[in-house]
Amino acid sequence: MSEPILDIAGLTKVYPGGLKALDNVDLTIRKGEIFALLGPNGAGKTTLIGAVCGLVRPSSGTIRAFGHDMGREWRSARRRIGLVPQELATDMFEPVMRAVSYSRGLFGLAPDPARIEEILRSLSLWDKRDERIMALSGGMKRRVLIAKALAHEPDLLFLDEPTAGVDVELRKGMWRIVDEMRDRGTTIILTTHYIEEAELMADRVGVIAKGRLLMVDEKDAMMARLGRTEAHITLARPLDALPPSLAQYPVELEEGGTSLCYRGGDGTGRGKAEVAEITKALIAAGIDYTGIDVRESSLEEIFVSLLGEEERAA
Ligand SMILES: Nc1ncnc2c1ncn2[C@@H]1O[C@H](COP(=O)(O)OP(=O)(O)OP(=O)(O)O)[C@@H](O)[C@H]1O
Repeated sequence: MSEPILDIAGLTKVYPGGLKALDNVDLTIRKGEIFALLGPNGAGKTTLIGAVCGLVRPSSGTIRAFGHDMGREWRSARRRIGLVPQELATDMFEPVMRAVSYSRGLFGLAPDPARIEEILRSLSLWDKRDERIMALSGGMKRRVLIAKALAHEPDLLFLDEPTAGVDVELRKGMWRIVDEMRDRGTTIILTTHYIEEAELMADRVGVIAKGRLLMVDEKDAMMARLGRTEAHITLARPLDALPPSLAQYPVELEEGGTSLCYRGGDGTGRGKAEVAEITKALIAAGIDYTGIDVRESSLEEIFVSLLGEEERAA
């Protein structure tokens, strides 16, 4: 999992008109990983993908993919990259099989009907192979986009919001497909608004806002570093002050002394263990309680707080 297959350095994109969509982005992607790029609308995710796929010309910086400089040796690297865009742009009148076969041909690969069949079957599109794309449901159209991107057997696959606007069932189906691709060794970079998606699938997560990559980290490390535990212990009788035995914990009395609130931990389970110690200390101090509500913060809360910090710093 350590060999870099994509190396982006100092990547900046200023669109005509002056909008800086990417601001000095450095990012290295390792072989075989699933990398989730999280960011709000307009953060620069699609621009970043476009730059790597040769659709957007960078203003400055370098992109090396599979050891090739994308500025000078674009073609050699591009054939190893697949892109699933957000929208289906063309091919609406084409039957599924022909559109997918054509995508393979675009990259100069010899026809391989058996491989195309395998791809269509894995995406449950085989029965639809002779239907025109326009006649398919939205979710199936999206799967056709994936089939087209897989047709030339890429080693690096970009999924630009693969599950935007699809129902829960299809979203789960998409996650399965991504899992299968991972098992086959495909490196995947996905952009998403669904943080649950990143939490479920990604090995590493990057957070981008206003063209700047704010943070890149292993998902688990990010959650451990920024995650928090929040617990509310409902007391049987209100307290005026905290017992001294709780002074060492990050706790406060709230709601008129009827609720003891703990905010601490580090996303690794330490918070839960401390909450357990606190309940023992309460019992030892003769303080009765009637309920406990413990929650670990999600990647979503971490993401929102990161963006909030960025806003305040701006
Ligand atoms: N061709 C273009 N010309 C000028 N500005 C553009 C162009 N394409 C994108 N932008 C601007 O660049 C910024 C980044 O856009 P981009 O599409 O990369 O964001 P994104 O993170 O993919 O957003 P979303 O989540 O909404 O898809 C936005 O402010 C957008 O308006």
